[in-house]
Amino acid sequence: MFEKFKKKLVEIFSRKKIDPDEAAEEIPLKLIEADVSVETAEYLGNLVRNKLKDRDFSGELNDVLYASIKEILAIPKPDILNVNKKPFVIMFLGINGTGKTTTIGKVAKYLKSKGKSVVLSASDTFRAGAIEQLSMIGKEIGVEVIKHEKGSDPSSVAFDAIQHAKARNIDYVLVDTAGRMNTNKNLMDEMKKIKRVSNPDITLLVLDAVAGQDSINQARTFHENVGFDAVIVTKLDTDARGGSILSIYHDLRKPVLFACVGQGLDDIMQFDADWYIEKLMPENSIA
Ligand SMILES: Nc1nc2c(ncn2[C@@H]2O[C@H](COP(=O)(O)OP(=O)(O)OP(=O)(O)O)[C@@H](O)[C@H]2O)c(=O)[nH]1
Repeated sequence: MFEKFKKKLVEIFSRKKIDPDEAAEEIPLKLIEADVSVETAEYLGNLVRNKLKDRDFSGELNDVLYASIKEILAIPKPDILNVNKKPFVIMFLGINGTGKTTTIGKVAKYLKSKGKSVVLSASDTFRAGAIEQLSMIGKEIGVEVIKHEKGSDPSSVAFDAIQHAKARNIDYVLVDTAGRMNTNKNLMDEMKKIKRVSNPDITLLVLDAVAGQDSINQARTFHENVGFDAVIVTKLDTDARGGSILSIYHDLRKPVLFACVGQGLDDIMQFDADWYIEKLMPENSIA
């Protein structure tokens, strides 16, 4: 995982001694090639420089880098399990192909495994295929899917799903939404309307780790137009460089709630900062 990122770090670690100012200059240059944004890479470079210069911090470069990345990842994650509202409504955002529909299935299965009841709202009414895909996932995990016809109002599907959950005392409503392009104004207006009608307790943005810097641009558009609380990063099992996760934390000030590591409905894990940093760092650099 994250081979390219690791390779970049090895290029720095292979040097016997590193001057703090050199590190501050070199680290950003390497990390930008591993999908970290310029802003985040420079910030990280400065954190490393300050720590290396700090007499009280007696670590090696790898300890300093570990601690600096950990500092960036220190934003608390929302807890979606211990909630005191019923139904708890989760709205999912993301452009086509990021893995949004599959991710909803994974989250639904995860919640079910914790003893929670779930209903899915097929509010991507733009594509008939999306309604079908969600219905198949619902069937596979034994969760009901509320759906209308293709082309119908996505907000009214969400409204019906919430009414359904209220009537049956269901714990969670997971609202799928359309993707298309994040630059599409109609899409953003549609998302705003679904948000207004369903009044979600939390809104999660699904980002594909392979998209790298582009995923940060997508996130900015969703942030400015619709707003979201946390991110789910998908496809970390592929050859994604992984650096965009740092930019999500630093540039957007949003936490990553889950990491998805495969196409199966069980391939989801709670995002853990230490797991991520250990995967990023070259093997022989971790004590
Ligand atoms: N390797 C890998 N593939 C994933 C992951 N998550 C989703 N996928 C795949 O990505 C593709 C797109 O996933 P969908 O769930 O259809 O994506 P979507 O964002 O809902 O896209 P639309 O249905 O086109 O709106 C599918 O082939 C999924 O199996 C993941 O974590 N790892």
